[in-house]
Amino acid sequence: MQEIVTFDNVGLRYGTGNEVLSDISFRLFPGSFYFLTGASGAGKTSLLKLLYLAQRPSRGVIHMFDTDIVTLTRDRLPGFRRRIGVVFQDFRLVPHLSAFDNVALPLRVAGVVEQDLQGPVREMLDWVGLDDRADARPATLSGGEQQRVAIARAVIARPEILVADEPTGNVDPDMALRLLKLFEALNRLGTTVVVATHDVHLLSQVRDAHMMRLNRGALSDPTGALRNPPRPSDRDIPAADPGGLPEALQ
Ligand SMILES: Nc1ncnc2c1ncn2[C@@H]1O[C@H](COP(=O)(O)OP(=O)(O)OP(=O)(O)O)[C@@H](O)[C@H]1O
Repeated sequence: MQEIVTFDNVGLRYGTGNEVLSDISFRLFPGSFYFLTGASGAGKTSLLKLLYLAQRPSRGVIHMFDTDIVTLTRDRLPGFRRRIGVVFQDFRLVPHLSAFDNVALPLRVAGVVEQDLQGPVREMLDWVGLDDRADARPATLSGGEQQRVAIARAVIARPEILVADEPTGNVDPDMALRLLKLFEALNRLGTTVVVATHDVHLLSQVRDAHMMRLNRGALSDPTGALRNPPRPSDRDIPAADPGGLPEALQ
């Protein structure tokens, strides 16, 4: 199976500080689901930043979509970023746009015409329990509501890679499971999903998810999935009942 992301001996330091990530090597395979765990300060957000191309490594080689990311010219970055959905730890919603318009953003960027995006956006907002908050600006939403808008925005255009940083940190356990279902639905459609989380309960909820663990900037691979890529048959999960999922993810 051809990997979608490859890290070889990657290191990251901020400015002139010590390396916060050292000798990071792994492969991510299309359509696989990864959890990234580790103590606070271990480097999870930093690793995700490399994955969603917000940081360049200080050393090492990163390939993504068959391209050497380290030498990618700036003008090609936006095109690559559009293929990656991101749920930021601090949400990063566009403050002057409504919840509806934040969720619609990736579809508009992809050129979907207005009449075609109304239905999917409404349905996605409904699914994350925000149908009655579609017109609200982010500043008037709670932390958990903003997080749900951020997740709806990240998944709606079916990115090739989804990167989510503590995506259930602000919601109750029932909503966390519901949001995880969105990630699984997207994953079943072929998206490679990487979720950083402290929530040990979540880890047991996704069958065939692989663990990446960071300890003070070094990566370990408790399930062995990074060394021994999952075979296609490992992903031979009976299709979950798509009923109830937003149509954009069926
Ligand atoms: N912009 C920055 N400049 C300098 N140091 C940074 C920067 N961002 C993170 N660090 C440092 O890098 C290390 C890893 O931080 P990172 O945010 O990646 O950890 P984390 O595992 O995501 O933590 P948490 O679970 O608390 O979010 C920490 O020591 C942190 O202080």
